[in-house]
Amino acid sequence: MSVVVAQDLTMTYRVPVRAGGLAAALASVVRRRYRDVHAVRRVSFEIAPGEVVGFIGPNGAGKTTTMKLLSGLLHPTSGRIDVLGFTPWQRRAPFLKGIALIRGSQPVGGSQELTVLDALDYQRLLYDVTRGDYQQALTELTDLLELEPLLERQLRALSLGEKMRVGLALALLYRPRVLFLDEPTLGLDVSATATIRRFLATHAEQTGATILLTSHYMADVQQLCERLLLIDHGEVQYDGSLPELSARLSPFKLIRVSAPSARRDDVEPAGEIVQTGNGTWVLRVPRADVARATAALLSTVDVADLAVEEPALEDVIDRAYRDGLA
Ligand SMILES: Nc1ncnc2c1ncn2[C@@H]1O[C@H](COP(=O)(O)OP(=O)(O)OP(=O)(O)O)[C@@H](O)[C@H]1O
Repeated sequence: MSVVVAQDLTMTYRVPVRAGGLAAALASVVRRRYRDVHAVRRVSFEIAPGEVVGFIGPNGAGKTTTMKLLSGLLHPTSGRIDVLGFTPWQRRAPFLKGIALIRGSQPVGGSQELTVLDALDYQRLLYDVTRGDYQQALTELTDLLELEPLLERQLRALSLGEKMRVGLALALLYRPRVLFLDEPTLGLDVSATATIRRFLATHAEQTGATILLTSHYMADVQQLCERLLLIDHGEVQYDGSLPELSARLSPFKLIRVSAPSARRDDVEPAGEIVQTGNGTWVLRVPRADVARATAALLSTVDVADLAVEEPALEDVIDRAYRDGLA
């Protein structure tokens, strides 16, 4: 039984077209012209309870639009959506209590004059959380998100990383079962990013929440998601695991060999040298050839260490965005 179902989901925005210049501006007042932007086209997928799915694609691919459709902020042009048994755009109370949309670009909405504690208390009232559940959730979230020093501070005075932590606490206070996370690490420094990733991994594991996550940082996806949905030009291009995508897009693996006494001529026959220095060599080898190349290296050079690696995910995804998956 899936908790999220999108079937032939389509969203077309109608945008006014205006030519430059005063005459054209005046003419457009009398006779408006429009054009269609096909943001999402016949997108279909299902997500099972407890799955953590990475939703990736280049700028303008349709990720945010899909997230807004799934969380009921937009009404689709056509197609069917079912989240926790509800039709999102109807925005029924039990649906709203079952999901959260968290956007890295806008982690905390509402009045920025409130203190963090006041905002959390206000959220308790909005979502009708009992005092007992509130106290328990607050204690857990304060601990996991290190909120203690922030509780008495005003929202407007928080840094971006602090806002994201508070945004997560506000969203999770009512314990939604489905999370739509749109760029949760956007603009954060290395340590804030690591905190958010750690928190999300722990949260998913402890609560079994279902998560759909967009990010332009492949490390987010790599560390958190077992399954990837790749969307481009509004259409799903790939739905599957990361290693499968890697294998499909990159027919090579990398062999990293540490052999301080070896010379270039000893190593070169095993594969194409793509990096060298400090007695370490990185060779690019066709996948089917890895066993042969490894055996050849071990028999011909004095190997101190050897590792077979997948190519960097960033490179694989960049290729998928540029050249497609055909
Ligand atoms: N309110 C809107 N009105 C008109 N067109 C829109 C609107 N919102 C998005 N679009 C267009 O729809 C397409 C998909 O945009 P969307 O924001 O869903 O992409 P995205 O994958 O989230 O991109 P990014 O990674 O840059 O955030 C783009 O061409 C965008 O310009």
